[in-house]
Amino acid sequence: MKNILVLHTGGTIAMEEEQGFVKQQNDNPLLRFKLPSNEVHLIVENVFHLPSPHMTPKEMLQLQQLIDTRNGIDGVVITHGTDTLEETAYFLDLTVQANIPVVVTGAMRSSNELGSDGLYNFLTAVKVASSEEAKGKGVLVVLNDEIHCATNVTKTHTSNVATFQSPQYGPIGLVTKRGVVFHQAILHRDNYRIHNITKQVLLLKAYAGMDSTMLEIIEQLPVDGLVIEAFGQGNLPPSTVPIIKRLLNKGVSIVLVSRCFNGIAQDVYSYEGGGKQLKEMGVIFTNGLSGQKARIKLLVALEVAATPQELEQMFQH
Ligand SMILES: NC(=O)C[C@H](N)C(=O)O
Repeated sequence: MKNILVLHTGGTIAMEEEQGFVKQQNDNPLLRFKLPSNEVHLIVENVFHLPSPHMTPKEMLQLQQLIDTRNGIDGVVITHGTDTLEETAYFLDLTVQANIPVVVTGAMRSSNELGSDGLYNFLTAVKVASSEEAKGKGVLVVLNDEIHCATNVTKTHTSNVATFQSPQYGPIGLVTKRGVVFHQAILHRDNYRIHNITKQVLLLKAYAGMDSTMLEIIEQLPVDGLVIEAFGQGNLPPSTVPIIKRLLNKGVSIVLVSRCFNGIAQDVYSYEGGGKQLKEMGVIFTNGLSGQKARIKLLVALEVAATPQELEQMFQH
């Protein structure tokens, strides 16, 4: 029999609708749920009772520590609000050391709504967490019968139950009536041992006509790292360049991703604010991560990297 640790953290999966509004409940409906089969033993803990916009890296670290200090478990299921689910999943993917399946799930419809997806998603998440094939694939996100890897998955729709997608690669597996099927290998995973989160990392998105206002404000703050979602292949407006230079000189680590969710950011353009200039100044280019995930990685990387070169290396795959 498999022992699956279930960590409930809150979110719509643990909420109810009342008079057109979705609200928190005192008792999580999933706590009353009994598995249809006795091949799996659930060890259930109500860790938090948070809507996921209230989730912070502090709670994410607490989840990592709960998983890594627990003995005798074969897999983990985390129930979570969907708004920031991808950030928690990616944080755990980067930091959990235990070599067991860790699956994050949630719901788009609350527990008393018609077509509620919570119980179903929970059940499929348990199936994946207890499957042998899920081992060694890092943290997985399971909703709507699809299995996604934490690095690529993102919430793409505000309310549709098929909201979780991996725009660059698609799902890596499916849950069917016959079982759990993986059809794609995981290409690469980063994993780091951390004990704390102590750094301040901000996220800024580029827009047409962006001037230096936001960067000037950031310059006044105690900031260790900044992720910028830049244009296209990795370009910014010229007005941002002098302050980016100053921030880099002050020792702020700046990571650039593209605000396009497909393709590669690189030093192609040589005009003022173009990728060539930014890269030469010391901005770290990275690929395959959204702004919010690059921010999670920079938070973790700043705890681990001993030198700026090491930090840059950590973003090179
Ligand atoms: N579907 C959901 O879970 C959304 C909710 N606002 C949350 O993230 O907690």
